[in-house]
Amino acid sequence: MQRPLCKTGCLSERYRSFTGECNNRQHPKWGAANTPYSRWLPPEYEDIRGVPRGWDPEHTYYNYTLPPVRLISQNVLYTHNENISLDSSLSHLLVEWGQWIDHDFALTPQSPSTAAFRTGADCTRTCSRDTPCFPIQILTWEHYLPRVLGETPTSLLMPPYKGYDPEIDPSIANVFSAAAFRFAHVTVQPMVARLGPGYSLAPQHPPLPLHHSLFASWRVVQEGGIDPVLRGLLLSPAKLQMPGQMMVEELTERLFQAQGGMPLDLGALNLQRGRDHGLPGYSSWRGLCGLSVPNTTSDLAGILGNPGLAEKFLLLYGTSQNIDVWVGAISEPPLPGGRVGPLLACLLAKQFRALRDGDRFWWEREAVFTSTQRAQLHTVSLSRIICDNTHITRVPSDPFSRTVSPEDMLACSHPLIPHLNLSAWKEPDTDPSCGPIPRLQSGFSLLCDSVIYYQCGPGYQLIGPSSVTCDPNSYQWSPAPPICHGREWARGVCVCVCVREREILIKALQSTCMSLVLYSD
Ligand code: HEM
Repeated sequence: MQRPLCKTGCLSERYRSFTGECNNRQHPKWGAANTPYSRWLPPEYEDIRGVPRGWDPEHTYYNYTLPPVRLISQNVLYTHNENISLDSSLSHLLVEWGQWIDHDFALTPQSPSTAAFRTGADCTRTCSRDTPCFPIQILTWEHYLPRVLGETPTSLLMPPYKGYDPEIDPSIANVFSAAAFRFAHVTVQPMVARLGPGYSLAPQHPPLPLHHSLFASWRVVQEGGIDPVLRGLLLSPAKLQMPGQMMVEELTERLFQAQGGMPLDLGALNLQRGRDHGLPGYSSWRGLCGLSVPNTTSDLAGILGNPGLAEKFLLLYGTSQNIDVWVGAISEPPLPGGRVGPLLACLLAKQFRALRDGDRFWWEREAVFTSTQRAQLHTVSLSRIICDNTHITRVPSDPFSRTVSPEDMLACSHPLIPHLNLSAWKEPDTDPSCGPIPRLQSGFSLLCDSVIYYQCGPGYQLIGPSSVTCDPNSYQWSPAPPICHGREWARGVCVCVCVREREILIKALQSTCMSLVLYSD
């Protein structure tokens, strides 16, 4: 794999790259997109070419053959849609938050397109100056994880931040994406609640069976926008993972059924995906985490707190060594205050800690934000983000906690839903030596050390240098700052708009305009 050349200078110290490359300067590919998953244990395949375990139904492991994944799903996971218990303290928004961040971490993009979704800008050139995704980091590490792992395990497994450690590889591990972070599949509700203003049931968009919602983004467009779905997530509880109530039949029997073709089984897919990735069995992962390794049925029954389930596993697999890690891990009873057992807590915390400590742009790192900025960032809440980006006017003070009644929602103007005060990010208007900072109309400028960087808005072209520096001898910005100019098309005629009027440039624009007129014909 080619080693990328990492830029130096102020911008590369301040902003992460679009691909994640060069986050770690010594290992520029660590944690970058389109790189292989890391392994915390050596892979176990059926042969040296990487055939998945269980491919040959006669092949034995520890003297037992592996059961077909669908059989495990039917025997261990299957849960009637109606036979579910509701989480008394967590909302379904927490579940969806997990899926959303997962697809940021694990869904390695394969698209050949490098165009930005909204602006169509070429991201290999322009999107690289992305600010660190600080609200996502805070919401995930401070609001989401303690609820999943439990407060005490979080403080033990994820001690307070000590600073960036360039020796830590933040790459996503196979076991995280192919097993551990899929834990929440067993907390997904079978119905998608959609609620109208006031959190009331809206007859025009009733609750949907989950399989009718998948790949049905047309419903968002034609059935009331995203607000009814968000209200549903805010007011619905998560499904509780209980013995005998694992994965709802919407996911094991009807996944993607509405798209035509054969319905899929998400439980079976998860199990098979683990085998595809050569993940060793349940016991090996317990060993990695320093947890007891079950040798007998009663050991396993003790760990799972469920003799019936332990017996079922041993009937299927013969030995706990062979239990596929995903199904073994989700079967452990949750730690106090959390929603996952000891093995998942270990694996999830190991990954999230690496993502935090191995990130040069982690929001708490001294060089990334000022203390005033960090204090402001701490006020960010998902409720505020929902208020600012939807037409929803009442939200819970804590959107990951279960809200029982719409009366418990607060108005978006409530002081408990504070606004993010961006004044802490305001750049100075003047430079001590060169005076006022020259700004762009229809464009952006950014001051980094003593250099101003310029970029034009979509549809505008930069005329002049892309950066200027304060010359310490002449006390002038050097070279002369640029301008942005845009073109508008009207009735087949090109009209050039000069944003800052400078004669020479207007002439230059006029000549560009002539060629554009010809082009339009
Ligand atoms: C509506 C609910 C959900 C559906 C329908 C769904 C469906 C799926 C499907 C079809 C896959 C690919 C399976 C495969 O072929 O291996 C997948 C992967 C995955 N899911 Fe879910 N999921 C849901 C919710 C969640 C949640 C709540 C989480 C976590 C909190 C999650 C975490 C993951 C992860 C980590 C992967 C692996 C992604 C990758 O490696 O690229 N999912 N999910």
